Amino acid sequence: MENIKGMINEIIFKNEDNGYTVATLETDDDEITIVGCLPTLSLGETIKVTGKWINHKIYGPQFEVESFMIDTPSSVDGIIAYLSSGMIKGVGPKIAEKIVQKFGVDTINIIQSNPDLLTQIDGIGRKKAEQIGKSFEKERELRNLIINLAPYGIGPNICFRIYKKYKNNSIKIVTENPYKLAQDIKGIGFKLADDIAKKLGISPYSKDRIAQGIIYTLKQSTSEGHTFLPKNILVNKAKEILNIEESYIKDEIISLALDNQVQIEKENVYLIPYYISENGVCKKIIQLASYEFEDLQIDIDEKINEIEKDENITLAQNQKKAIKEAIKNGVFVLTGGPGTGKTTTINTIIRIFESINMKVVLAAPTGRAAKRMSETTNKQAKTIHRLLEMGYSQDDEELVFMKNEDDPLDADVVIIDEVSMVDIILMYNLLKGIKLGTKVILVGDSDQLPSVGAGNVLKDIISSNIISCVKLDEIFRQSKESMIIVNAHKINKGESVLLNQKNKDFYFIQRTENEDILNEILNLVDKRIPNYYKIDKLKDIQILSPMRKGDLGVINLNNMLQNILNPKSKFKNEEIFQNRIFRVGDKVMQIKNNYNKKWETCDQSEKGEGVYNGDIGYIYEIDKEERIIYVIFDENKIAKYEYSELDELEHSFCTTIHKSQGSEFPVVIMPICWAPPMLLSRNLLYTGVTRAKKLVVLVGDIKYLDFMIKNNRIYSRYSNLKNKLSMFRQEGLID
Ligand SMILES: Nc1ncnc2c1ncn2[C@@H]1O[C@H](COP(=O)(O)OP(=O)(O)OP(=O)(O)O)[C@@H](O)[C@H]1O
Repeated sequence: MENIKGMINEIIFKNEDNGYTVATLETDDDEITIVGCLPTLSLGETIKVTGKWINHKIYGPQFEVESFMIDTPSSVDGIIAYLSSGMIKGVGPKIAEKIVQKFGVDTINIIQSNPDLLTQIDGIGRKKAEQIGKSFEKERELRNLIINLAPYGIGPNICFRIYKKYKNNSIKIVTENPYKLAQDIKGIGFKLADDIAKKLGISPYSKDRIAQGIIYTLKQSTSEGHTFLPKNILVNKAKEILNIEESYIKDEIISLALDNQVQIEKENVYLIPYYISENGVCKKIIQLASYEFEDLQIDIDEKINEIEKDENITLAQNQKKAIKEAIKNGVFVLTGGPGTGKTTTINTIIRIFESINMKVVLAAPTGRAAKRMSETTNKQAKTIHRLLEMGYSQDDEELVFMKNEDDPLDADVVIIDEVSMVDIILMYNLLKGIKLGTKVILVGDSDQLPSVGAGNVLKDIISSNIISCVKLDEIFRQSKESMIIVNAHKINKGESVLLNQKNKDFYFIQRTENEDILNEILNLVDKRIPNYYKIDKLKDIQILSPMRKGDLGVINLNNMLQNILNPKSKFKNEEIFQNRIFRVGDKVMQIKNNYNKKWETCDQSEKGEGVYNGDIGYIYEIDKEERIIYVIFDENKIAKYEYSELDELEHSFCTTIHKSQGSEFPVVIMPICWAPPMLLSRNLLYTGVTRAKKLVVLVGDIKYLDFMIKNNRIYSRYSNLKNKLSMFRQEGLID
């Protein structure tokens, strides 16, 4: 293989479909013809090509390119990206742009050989010019990386991660095996790696490509909730994205299994962490449940009587049964719909355990659910992540939990709320942090949507029938007053709901056309509801939609609602990011867990870390100069978002029902209209309706409401926890 460097002088031919290009390259001492897959080339670009000379029958000697690297960027974007990446103190995007405007593609040469010239730019003194020059020398590899990867749409943030991982081998790895990035670097998925590979001319049959395509397919399926895929389904799905013959995929699955990257179990293919978690959860649950406790020496009936007297309440038979089971067993599940007395039962259980000095610890999967649990129990509840003392591995990429089998939680009883939201990986980590002899009580509503992450944990545990479980189904008097609760139960049973009863809290407004539904929703939020109920239209009303796209999907509703609830104003800064306008005052939602996002209270009296998927906040300030958006969460916690982090935020005047899980709002408004049948499901409607505390207003066509109530088809997930639990128990496969 030979390397040649030069500038593209002419593009003689380019096949837009496969990127095959014939071009002339002006080198230091010659002009040569190069051929190969070079889809991203532009005139004037300096590139380094690797390949070999061939002699074409008609055209004579040509250089056949195996791979290439852009030496200076096709546009000046790369230079701007590097200069404004924050690497050089005092140089932000504005100065970067000025430099590039002045020196164009010569910028790099000037910075390297004559940085003094930078002083011609307003805002750059001799010292800063020197600093820029020095930083160029010092971080040569990183700079090259940022500049070279910009044309592929890879920004400086990801380049930093690549550099951190591979150091001075970065460019070599990126060009030789971009698929490695998909495996090692957060933020680079298979598609992006495949794109880079294509541009570098890597064969579609490359082993790395097939392997990463299979892993990508499995990762996709875990994000759809599956813990594994049956092999034939995996092959078909991978074929769709890899576009190659099945036999290559089948062979590579075997290779991956031999290489310990996937696990094949009875024709089911797992990514290793999911396999370990599914088996781990199963084993630990059985161990915890089979633990033989010493007699607690309490008269439970007497304790219950005492509490009933104190609280002036008569617990239902099922509640009493739940209390006894929770006290007796190593693992216990309490489930039931809204208003069925789960909290009352849990509070009694806590009181009994604490009366005999047992240490009870509470947690829930999200910050909001933990906050609610603290309020209803009057006892501190943490997120599961905090409980397990989450931190980061040395390279900052992986989450690690300080509480684990080596240093388990110091607790006699661990109670977890909203378990329907806990996925298999989190459940495994939680159980690893619990020692044998600690009692585990899992509480949740198994009819709600399952966890966002993979697995069907709560449902599988309940339906395995091997763990003690009580389902509360009686709606108590106070709850019966609420049509929200009554209707939620009706929906759950597939019965028609009671609508529009006077002075109640559950309304349906019939509209058939999407446009009318939309207008009615806008009118309700803007005028009717705030005027009548005297509430804050921005904070207290939440619009929930089953879907993202379409007239009544989240994206369109957010645009419309932004115009009404937070219109453009010369007093409010705004910034456009990926076609969305972020404006001071906007209601926004964090859309992924960011455990180390720092926040500080307004008066700076308290600081902390962690903003979680589903947390809702408001844009407080936009600093255009520093390119930072400040968002205020929970009334007084302010978190800072660089513009490059804005993909973590979404407008949330309206959110999907999925994202609303674990939250509650005073008022919920939902459009009821045509959508793909998998989105018109009973448990989606049920989850949406049960988010409301004071008022539900459904707007749309009653026929779709009926359809949703009847549509009990739950889109099943591939999960083997239920079967494994039954099997492990029967076959006694515990060490
Ligand atoms: N045995 C009982 N007798 C009378 N009222 C009860 C009883 N148990 C609970 N309640 C009341 O019913 C209402 C709902 O109870 P609780 O909050 O415990 O239910 P929940 O299942 O936790 O509800 P949600 O899921 O909606 O939070 C409360 O007002 C509670 O005081």
